[in-house]
Amino acid sequence: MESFYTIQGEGFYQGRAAYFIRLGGCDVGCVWCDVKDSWDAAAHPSYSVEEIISKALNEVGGNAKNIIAVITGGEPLMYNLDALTNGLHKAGFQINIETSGAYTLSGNIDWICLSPKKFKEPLPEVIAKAQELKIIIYNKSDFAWAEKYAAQTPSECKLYLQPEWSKEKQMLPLMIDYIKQHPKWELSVQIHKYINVP
Ligand SMILES: C[S@@+](CC[C@H](N)C(=O)[O-])C[C@H]1O[C@@H](n2cnc3c(N)ncnc32)[C@H](O)[C@@H]1O
Ligand SMILES: Nc1nc2[nH]cc(C(=O)O)c2c(=O)[nH]1
Ligand code: SF4
Ligand SMILES: [Mg+2]
Repeated sequence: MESFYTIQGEGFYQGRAAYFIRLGGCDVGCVWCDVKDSWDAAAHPSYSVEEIISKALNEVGGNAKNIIAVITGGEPLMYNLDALTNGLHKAGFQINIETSGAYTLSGNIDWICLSPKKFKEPLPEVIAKAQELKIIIYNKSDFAWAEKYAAQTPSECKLYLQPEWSKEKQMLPLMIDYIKQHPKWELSVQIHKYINVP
């Protein structure tokens, strides 16, 4: 769908230089999704792996050292990621993925950020490999739902609660209280939306 060089706005790598590759297509159907125009893959042009990687290297200035490539979407695991991840590794990028976990894993990924959704629940194989769990808090019941997934992720998995953007003002005070009482969780806010970067 699109690719762009920016700052990772969320989670464990928040603040790090990151090249985002957003793959079109998603059938999970989150009512509050902030990239609904990604859902229809056919509405966007297609690019070869070679084109994506040469654009990436060009935009980061030719050297991928210390730059994370973030594969997102849409739901990126709807595709087989073998060729894309091989190419990005050859180019020198660390590869992170943002996923709902609803589809089977493919490719060689260094960091999996799992953001499970009620609308289409994640597969056990993705939960078992997650380095980061990022739960979107849209209403009060989402705290209990977050704990259900925290209990299934590996013990070293980083745990984040992130407010749904339109509910941020309302949910943040509850989230801060919750984290103070359950300090295994950390807060993630979408900083790119505050600093106006993509
Ligand atoms: C747009 S999704 C694409 C990747 C994948 N489909 C997923 O949901 O993880 C990227 C991240 O943005 C989060 N997100 C989407 N809409 C949001 C919103 N309105 N407020 C806060 N986070 C949101 C998702 O939960 C996910 O962690
Ligand atoms: N800056 C920035 N950080 C992000 N982290 C996850 C994003 C996503 O849409 O996957 C995202 C995004 O769209 N922009
Ligand atoms: S899974 Fe991700 S891309 Fe798909 S609708 Fe939900 S937030 Fe949007
Ligand atoms: Mg985003």
